[in-house]
Amino acid sequence: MRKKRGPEPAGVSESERLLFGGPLRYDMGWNQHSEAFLELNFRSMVTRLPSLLAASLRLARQADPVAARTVLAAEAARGVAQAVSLLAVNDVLGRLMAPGPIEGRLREALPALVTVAAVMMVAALLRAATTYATGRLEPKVERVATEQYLERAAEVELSAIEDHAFHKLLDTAQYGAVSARHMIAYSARVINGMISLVAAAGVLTVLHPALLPLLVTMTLPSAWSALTVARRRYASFQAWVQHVRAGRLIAGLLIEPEAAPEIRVHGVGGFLLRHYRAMSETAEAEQTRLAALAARTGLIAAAWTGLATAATYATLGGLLLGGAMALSVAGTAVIAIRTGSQSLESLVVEVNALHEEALFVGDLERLHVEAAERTIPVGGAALPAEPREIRFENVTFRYPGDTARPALDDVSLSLPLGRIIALVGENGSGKTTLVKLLSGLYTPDRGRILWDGVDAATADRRQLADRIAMVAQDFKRWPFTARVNVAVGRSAAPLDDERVAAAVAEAGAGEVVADLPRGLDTLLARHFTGGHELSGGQWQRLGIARAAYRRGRILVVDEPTAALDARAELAVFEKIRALAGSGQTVVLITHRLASVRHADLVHVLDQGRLVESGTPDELLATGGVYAELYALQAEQFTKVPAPKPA
Ligand SMILES: Nc1ncnc2c1ncn2[C@@H]1O[C@H](COP(=O)(O)OP(=O)(O)OP(=O)(O)O)[C@@H](O)[C@H]1O
Repeated sequence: MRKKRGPEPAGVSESERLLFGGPLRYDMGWNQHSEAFLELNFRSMVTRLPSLLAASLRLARQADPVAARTVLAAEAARGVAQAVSLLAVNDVLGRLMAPGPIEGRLREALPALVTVAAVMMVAALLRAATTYATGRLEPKVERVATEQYLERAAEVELSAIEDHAFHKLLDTAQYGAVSARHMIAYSARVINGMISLVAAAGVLTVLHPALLPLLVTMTLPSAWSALTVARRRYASFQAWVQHVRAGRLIAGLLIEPEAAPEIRVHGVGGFLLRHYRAMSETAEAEQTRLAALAARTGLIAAAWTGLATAATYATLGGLLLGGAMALSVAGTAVIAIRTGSQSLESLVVEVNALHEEALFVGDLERLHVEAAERTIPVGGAALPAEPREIRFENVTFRYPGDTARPALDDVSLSLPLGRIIALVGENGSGKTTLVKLLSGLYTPDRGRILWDGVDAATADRRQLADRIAMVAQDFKRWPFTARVNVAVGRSAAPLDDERVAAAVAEAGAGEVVADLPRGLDTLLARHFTGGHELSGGQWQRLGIARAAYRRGRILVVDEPTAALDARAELAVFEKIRALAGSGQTVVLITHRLASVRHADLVHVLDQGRLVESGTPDELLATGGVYAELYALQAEQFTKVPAPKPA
């Protein structure tokens, strides 16, 4: 049965009503979140624990096998030492309480006393070994887990990164690495606790069989309480993770330099703060709910433990009174019960902590499984060395979760290599989507993309990406130096300064670099000391230089001149034409139709469909969409404004 949860994370909270006189007037669009991963119950916790424990041990072995073995061996030995020490104490008590003169009894007890002392020394040494090995292991485990997390994130398809469910998993799994680190110490203590508990339970069973169930009854309530609280905390975390992320995002917006001008001019600060407060208050309400539940659970558990403890000691008293147990045995039983219940209680606390951490490591494991299913495939058919044509055959593509029309609908077109091909169409007509499919970032839902005869869906994706150089509309402005911003175009190869200089010249970015305070070595991150910021147009030229540095066979440029002034725009198109002259294929997306004049072939898209194809002259002569858009733009320059009425 599903337990009732607290207030919905992004529902209308009391604070929202107070602050805004009703629900927040602006829906930020974060309210949707899928049902959390909640099949948690006591049984599933216990059954999942071994596999989660195994996962953490696997990580430990990968990180530092010697340290992992040391921790395991030392903790197991420490548990055995506790058992031996308990047996020795039993021996000491038995001998001390035996009849006879005290000197004789002390002498008799001496070997057992020496054993207790020796075992304590060994236990101290083992503890030191565990402390050292755990300390060595923990940071390595965290590093290995983080690396695996980042590797998985970098290897998945773009569609996975854009999928909100997968992103949520990325969000939660990021805590897995720190949890894996914590799990090492908890695992060590759990192993130790289990062995010492077995020792105490063994001794108790030997003393009297009735004592063992009593010990278990005494400790069960705290086990129940700890696990219940942990389960609630995790369930709440899962349901609230998106909310917390959104809160962090809002807080981040308030201090982000990019948002600063609008926050000040449009006065967005107060609006964001109100949202932040409303979100925080709903989150605080959830924390309060959890705290109240934890307090109630703790009280119930304490009452249950009290009753069980009273019953245990009453049984012990009964056994003594009835003559069923000797006083020395009862003494050992009290010690064994105390050690046993202490071990059991700390075991419960450690198992609980381990379980809580393991749940997060479980998210990391789940990420690994899901990422493996969504990883960019390795290998595949070889692409032709010198393809002549890339053909889209009846390609249909719809973005996941997008129920409206497909972004590309039954598109068939040809991209002859070594030419300039322009993609034209109104906003949202599917141009960017088409080049993303061309670059292998998405695969068609229907239809094929053929490189001569080879279907891109079966081709080696690394080879395909290798042939593409892209200046996307929103290309990344890396917070690195100008030199790295260019050379990152082919980061797998060692940085080549001559090639950087050539790329900068090719993209007409020489002036941009010359104006930088430290030339190519200028850090392009304003919010760092010594950092410098470029204008949109200057960035665009560096973006083109990056693509030139990459030297892919096909250069995809999406709106290359959107941020350029008229002179720079002309220069960039000159460069692009020159590139095409040297046999480079250019796929150009632009709304500046005057610049398309020099294209060899123009494809016109409208609402995801291909509506026209031909040379610019052919399209102008046909009088279709292209001619209409062209005329509209030309009119802006040629139309003489009508005189204003007097
Ligand atoms: N990542 C995405 N997820 C969901 N839908 C998307 C995504 N990217 C684009 N779309 C949708 O796909 C359609 C085509 O978008 P696309 O970016 O390909 O158009 P475009 O022709 O390049 O537009 P523009 O000229 O404005 O750049 C649009 O309706 C858009 O909303």
